[in-house]
Amino acid sequence: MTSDLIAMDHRLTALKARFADRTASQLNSMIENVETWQRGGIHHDSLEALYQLLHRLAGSSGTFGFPRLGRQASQLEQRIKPLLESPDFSASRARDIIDARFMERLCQLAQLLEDGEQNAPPSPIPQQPNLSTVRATEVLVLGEELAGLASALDHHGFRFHLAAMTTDIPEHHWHEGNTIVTSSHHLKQVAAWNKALSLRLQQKEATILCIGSDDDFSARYRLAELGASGLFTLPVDVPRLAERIEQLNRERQEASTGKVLLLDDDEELTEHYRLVLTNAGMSVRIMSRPDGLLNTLAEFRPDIVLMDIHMPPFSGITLARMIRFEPEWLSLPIIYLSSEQDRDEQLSALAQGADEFITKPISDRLLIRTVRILCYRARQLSKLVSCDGLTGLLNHSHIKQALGHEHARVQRQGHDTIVAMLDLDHFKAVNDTHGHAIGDQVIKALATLLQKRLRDTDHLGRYGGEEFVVILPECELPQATAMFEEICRHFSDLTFSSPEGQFHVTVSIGLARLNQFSLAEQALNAADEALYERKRQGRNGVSCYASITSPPDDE
Ligand SMILES: Nc1nc2c(ncn2[C@@H]2O[C@H](COP(=O)(O)OP(=O)(O)OP(=O)(O)O)[C@@H](O)[C@H]2O)c(=O)[nH]1
Repeated sequence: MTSDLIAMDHRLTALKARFADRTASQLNSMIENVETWQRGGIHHDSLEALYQLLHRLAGSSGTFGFPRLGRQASQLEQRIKPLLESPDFSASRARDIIDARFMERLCQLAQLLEDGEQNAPPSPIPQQPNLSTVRATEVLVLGEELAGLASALDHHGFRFHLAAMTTDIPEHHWHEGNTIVTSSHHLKQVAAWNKALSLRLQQKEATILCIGSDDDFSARYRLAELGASGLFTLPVDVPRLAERIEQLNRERQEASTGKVLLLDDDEELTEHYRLVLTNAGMSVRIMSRPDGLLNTLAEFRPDIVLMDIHMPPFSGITLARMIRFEPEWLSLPIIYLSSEQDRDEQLSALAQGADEFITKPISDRLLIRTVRILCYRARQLSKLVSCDGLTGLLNHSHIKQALGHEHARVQRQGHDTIVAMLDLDHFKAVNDTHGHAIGDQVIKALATLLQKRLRDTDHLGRYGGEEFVVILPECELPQATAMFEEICRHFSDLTFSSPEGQFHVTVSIGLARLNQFSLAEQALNAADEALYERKRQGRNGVSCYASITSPPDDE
C-alpha cells in the first residue's frame, strides 16, 4: 500500500470511529427519550426526531461498515413514516407503533453498532487510477516501417516510443492510457501482447490504431476482430491520425475525472464520500449546509451536484427547484443521494427538478463508478452545447463566457492571465488552392496542436472561421510569448497534403494581459490589435499588446 493509501485508510478509520461514537451517544439518548414517551405522551416533533435519526442511520451505516444496523434502522424508519405523513397524527396511534417490540429493536441497534465495530472487516480502499498515466499522451509506435510516421507525430506534439517489436518495449512504457499505432502485419502479435499486459497489470487494454493498405469490408472486419479501434490507410493522413489520438486521450481523461459538488448534512458521511471520490481522481467540494450554494456553484462550476434530500430544515427537492431559477444551471445534473427506497417517491422527487437518484447506502466502488459515469455523461452533454463541431474547442459564445469568468477571478485574486488571439495566415489561398475540406483539416490540426501544447487549466476556443482564442490563467507574458513562439514553429513544420501537392501553413498570434483591462472585452480587442500588428510585420509569429502601446489611463 502506498503512503497516500495508508493515510487515506487512517482517515477513513477515524471517520468510522467518529460515526460510531456519535451514533452510540445519539442512540442512547434516543432510547432514554422513548422510554419517557412511553410513560407520558408522544409528540409529533419527538417522533420526527426519532425518524431523522433512523433515516440518517439507514443511509450512512452501510458506508461505515455497519450494514445490519442500516437495514434494521431502515425497517424501523418505515414503520414510523406513514404516521408522520398522515394528516391526523395521534399520540395513541404513535404509542401503538412505538410498542415494546419496537423498543427492543431500537435497543438492538446499539448492540449492532458494538458488534459491527468489532467484527466488520476493514473495507478495501478502491484503487485510485494513476492520473499521471491517464494523462500521459505517449504513443507506442510498433513496427520499424512506421519510423517516419512516428517523427511526424512528434511534430504534432506527441511523445512517442518507437520499437520494431513488442519485446523491445520496456514493460513500464505500457499502460492503459497509451495509444498504440501499429501496422496490420503486426496487429495479431501486438493485440496479444496488449491483452496479456492488461490482464497481468489489471488495467484496461490500451487502444490500438492500425495502419494498413486494405480498406474493404473484410479487411476492416478482421482488424476489428483482432482488437484494432481504428484504421488509417496508406499514405497516412497524419493530421487526421493526430486528431484521433488526441480525441482518445481526451476521452480517457474525461472518463476518469470530474468535478462534484456534494451537499449533505451528515458530515462524516460527506467526508467519507469526499475522501473516496478524491482518491479516485475526482475534484470534490463538500457543503453541509446549503446557504452558500449559489456562490459555490458559480465559483466551483461542478459537472454534477450530489445532494441529500432530507437536510432539515432544508429539502433537497426545494433546493433543486431553486437552483433551476438561474438559466445558467438549467442543464446542471442534480443527483439525489437518499436512503428513500420507495420508487414512487423517488420518481416524484425526480419530477421536481433533479436528474438521477442514488440510493444510500452505496458501496465505495459503486459510488465511484456511478459518479464517474454521471460526470462523463454531463461533460459530453455540455460539450455538445458549448463546443465547436469541427475542432471540439469551445465555441464563440463559450470562450467569451470563459473569458468573463477568468476576468472575474483575476479581479478577485490578482494573478496574471494572458489572452491570445490566433489567426491562420493567408488561409483564403489555402482554401482556394487545396479546397475547403483540406482547409478544415488545417484548422483541426492547429486545434490539436494547441490541445497538446497547452495545460488542462487553459481555455481554448474557436472564435471564428480560422480565428482562435486562448486563455492562459496564472501565466506571465514572457512565458506565454515563448510558448506561442514554439507553437508557431511547430505549426509551420507540419506538412499538409492535397491532390495539389504538399504545403505548409503559418499562424499569427496576438497577446494581451487580461489584468490590464477593466473589461474582458477590452483585453480581447487588445489581443486582436496585437494580432493585426503581427500580420503587418510579416505574419508567422507573436506580438504583444504591451509592446505596441501602453493601456490608456482609464483602463
Ligand atoms: N476551410 C475553411 N475555411 C474557412 C472556415 N471559416 C473561414 N474560412 C475561410 O478562411 C478565409 C479567411 O480569409 P481572410 O480573412 O481573407 O484572411 P487570410 O486569407 O487568412 O489572410 P490573412 O489573415 O491576412 O493572413 C476565408 O477564405 C474563409 O472562407 C472554415 O470553417 N473552414
